[in-house]
Amino acid sequence: MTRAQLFEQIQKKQSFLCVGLDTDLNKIPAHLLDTEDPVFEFNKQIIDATKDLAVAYKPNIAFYEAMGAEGWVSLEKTINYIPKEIFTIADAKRGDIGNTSKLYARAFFEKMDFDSVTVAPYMGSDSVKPFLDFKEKWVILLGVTSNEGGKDFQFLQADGKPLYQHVMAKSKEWGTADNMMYVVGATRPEYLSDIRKTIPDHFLLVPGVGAQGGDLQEVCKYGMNAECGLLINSTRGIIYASNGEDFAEKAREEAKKLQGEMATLVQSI
Ligand SMILES: O=c1ccn([C@@H]2O[C@H](COP(=O)(O)O)[C@@H](O)[C@H]2O)c(=O)[nH]1
Repeated sequence: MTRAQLFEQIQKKQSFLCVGLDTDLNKIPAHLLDTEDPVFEFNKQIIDATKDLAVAYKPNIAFYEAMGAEGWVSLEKTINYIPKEIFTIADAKRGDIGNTSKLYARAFFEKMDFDSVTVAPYMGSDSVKPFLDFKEKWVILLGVTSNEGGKDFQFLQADGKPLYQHVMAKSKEWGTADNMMYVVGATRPEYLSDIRKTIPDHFLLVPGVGAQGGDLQEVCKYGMNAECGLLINSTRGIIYASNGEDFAEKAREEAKKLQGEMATLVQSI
């Protein structure tokens, strides 16, 4: 998917919501456990209930890998079920020496037709570039993460700048704002002004709204750009809003609340 197509979806749906699909057999409603593929059945109903409100879906690959071969089947069915105009993110946090990264990229971009994959920047340019060789596919590089431990390394000062700034300034040379995005946690909105000085045009994938307590308005105040520039993710706050038979309906209600706030923000661009 191109950046123009993504922005078109944002304008059409008045939304920059990314729904996380971290589907856990221990958390999904009991009545689904008797179905042939409970994970896919859950995802299918969540997608049906939110696809007019979301511009992106983000399965976290850990939840599928942990189930072994069965999990990969559920993931593949899920990715094939998501309407093609909706941006898809394999939240896999991959990256390795070049020839290995190339195979990670093939797994997510060719075997499964994801639009993007999250990549850890720690191994540097040759670990990231193989993902950038795929046309109309995206790398989403970890920038400032939402977790507490993110500060162990990401804010260490070197040459008068925090490490995450070095990562962004250097890595943006490897691709363009048409094939790279960055993860910036909603729990750290205070860094967004500085981040926008380094990467004014790139889209940011922002997890941490909802269960982690991040604030949508704060993120948008400092993080939006002329093409919106944000994909705001909420996972548990939406998909586990209820674990009863009404789970899809409740998920829709939560997604609708966020989309309603986003509509006002999109109109202000
Ligand atoms: O910095 C990061 C990077 C990735 N994540 C992932 O996003 C979702 C957040 O889920 P919630 O339930 O909305 O908290 C999850 O898959 C994380 O692994 C992140 O939270 N922070």
